Parts: sequence; structure tokens; C-alpha cells
Amino acid sequence: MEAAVLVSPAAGRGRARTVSRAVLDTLREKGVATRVLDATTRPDAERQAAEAIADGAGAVVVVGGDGAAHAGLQAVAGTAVPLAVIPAGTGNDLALALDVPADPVAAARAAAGDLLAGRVRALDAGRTAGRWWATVLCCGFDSAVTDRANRLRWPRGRRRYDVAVLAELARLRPYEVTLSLDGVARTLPATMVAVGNTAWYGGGLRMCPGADCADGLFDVTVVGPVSRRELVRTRPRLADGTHVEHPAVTVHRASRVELSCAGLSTYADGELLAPLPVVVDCVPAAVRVAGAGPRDDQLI
Ligand SMILES: Nc1ncnc2c1ncn2[C@@H]1O[C@H](COP(=O)(O)OP(=O)(O)OP(=O)(O)O)[C@@H](O)[C@H]1O
Repeated sequence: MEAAVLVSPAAGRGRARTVSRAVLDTLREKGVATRVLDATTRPDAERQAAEAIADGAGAVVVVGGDGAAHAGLQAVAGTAVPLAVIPAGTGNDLALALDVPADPVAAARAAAGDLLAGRVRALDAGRTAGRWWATVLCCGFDSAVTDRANRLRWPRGRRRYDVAVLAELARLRPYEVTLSLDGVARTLPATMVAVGNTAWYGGGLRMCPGADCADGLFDVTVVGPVSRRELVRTRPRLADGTHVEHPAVTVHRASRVELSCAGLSTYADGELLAPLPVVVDCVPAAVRVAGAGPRDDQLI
């Protein structure tokens, strides 16, 4: 078994690079041969992973956060080649949803055990504008914040997001969104719409708490019109998913979601995906995952 290994150099502010040595040692000690890819950009990572598969690699192992998993996903989705996610980013929402051990070495041990035993878990994946994604696709307030943060030249780092949040809060108004769920369309005022294949996004926020990544359906959380005060007060409830009890929030299930609204973009797995309008399809069991829980054989 040879695995192509993608290390996301910037993930977790360099943590992925730091832990990659121990991860590689663990994979090799367990008997997984490794082919380390030296991609420096995400498109490069996607291309190199696809080439490695075409060249016979039997698995793709990503070391990093959700952006790294997103890159690996483009190469493996729709194939029989398994993906293993070693959490080393800032958010790691896919690893959380898959019950991957939080410690990178433990995650590598679990991945190696599954790869060598041929044990995989099937994961549904979202397909939008020719891209695959695994966690949550969102548009509305959060995507506007990210768009604004990306446009800002100053300040840098986390504070850029704080400035963008304040600016978007100042101009908060519901978007006029046309949302179609399995062919049934409605136009409604929404602060944001989140389409969840898995529950978490944004680094541990349980946006779509009931999402099951193996049921062939998305959980769609729609946040209707809310005041600034309500938005700020309700946001902490994202940590445990109880925001869905707020009267302005509705939750739906569908396998095909169509979204349109002028001026909004969509993000999925934390990465910019496409401007609206988009069609979002849930592709059942599109990905095979190694190293995911629940497992009772932690010591393999
Ligand atoms: N193999 C790679 N090589 C270069 N760049 C990558 C690679 N994988 C991902 N990236 C890019 O690097 C950025 C950061 O990586 P990543 O998302 O993995 O870490 P993070 O942001 O720390 O974690 P998280 O997304 O879970 O919060 C991403 O936006 C992604 O586009």
C-alpha cells in the first residue's frame, strides 16, 4: 500500500508542517509506503494528488485543515481510492465530523490500520459548480464577512475577520434568496443559508446539527431576518447547535439544493467555491474514508 501524502504548508499556522514528520514516521512504521507531494498551492495539490492516483497511489492522506481535505477530496471523490484526514489545521471540521482522533499521530495510526486492513467508511459529498466538498456550504452573512475580510489589506490575521464582522453587522439586512429544495422553490428573506453534509463549520460551529454524512441528504439551515442584537446573542449557541431552536431559524432536508441571490458567493470547507446562482447536489457515498471513527480497535 502506497499513500500519496499532501501536507498543507500554511495549515494551523505551520502546525501541519511541524507534525508531518511524526505522521510520516507513524505511517511508515505501520507499513504504509508514502509518496510525499510537494505542492505549494491548492490547485497544485489537487493536480499532484490526481496524478499520484493515476500513477497507482492507493490512498491520499492529507495533513492539515479543511482546506487540505478539500484539496484531497477533488482527487479521490467518485473513485475507490480512500482519503485519510490527519487534523492539523485551525478548524478541522471534517475530522471532527468523522470522529478522527484529534492527535495527528493517533490519527495517522488509525488511518494506517484502516488502509492496511482495507477498512473504509463511506461519506456523502457535495458537488457544486464542478467542485466536491465535504462539510458545509454557506452563503449570506458569513460569506459576505469572508469576502470582505479577503478584500481588506489591513489589519492582518484574525483581526481582519473581526473588522469584517463589524462592517457587515453595520449593514446587516436580509438577502432576498431563492431557495429550491428538491425542485420546490421559494423566495424568502434570509440572513444566511447553510447546506450541511456534516454538522460543523468555521472551526467547531455546529451549524447543521442534525446533518448525517451517510444519509444521502443535506441538512439545510436557513436563518431568516434577525436584528444585529439577536444575531450577536444567538451566535454562541452555534457551539452546541441550539441556535436551530431560535424562531427565525428553520431546518430542511434535501438532496438537491438550488440557491440564487445577486451579489453573494458561496464558501464550502472554508474555501471560496462559486458566485450564486448554484446547484448543490448530494452525491451518496462519493468518498471512502480511512481512519474515521467510531472504532474499537484504537491500538492496531
Ligand atoms: N497541499 C496544499 N498545498 C498548498 N496549499 C494548500 C494545500 N492544501 C490546502 N492549501 C491551502 O492552504 C490554506 C490553509 O490550509 P488549511 O485549510 O488546510 O488549514 P487551516 O486554514 O489552518 O485549517 P481550517 O481550514 O481547518 O481552519 C487553504 O485555504 C488551502 O486553500
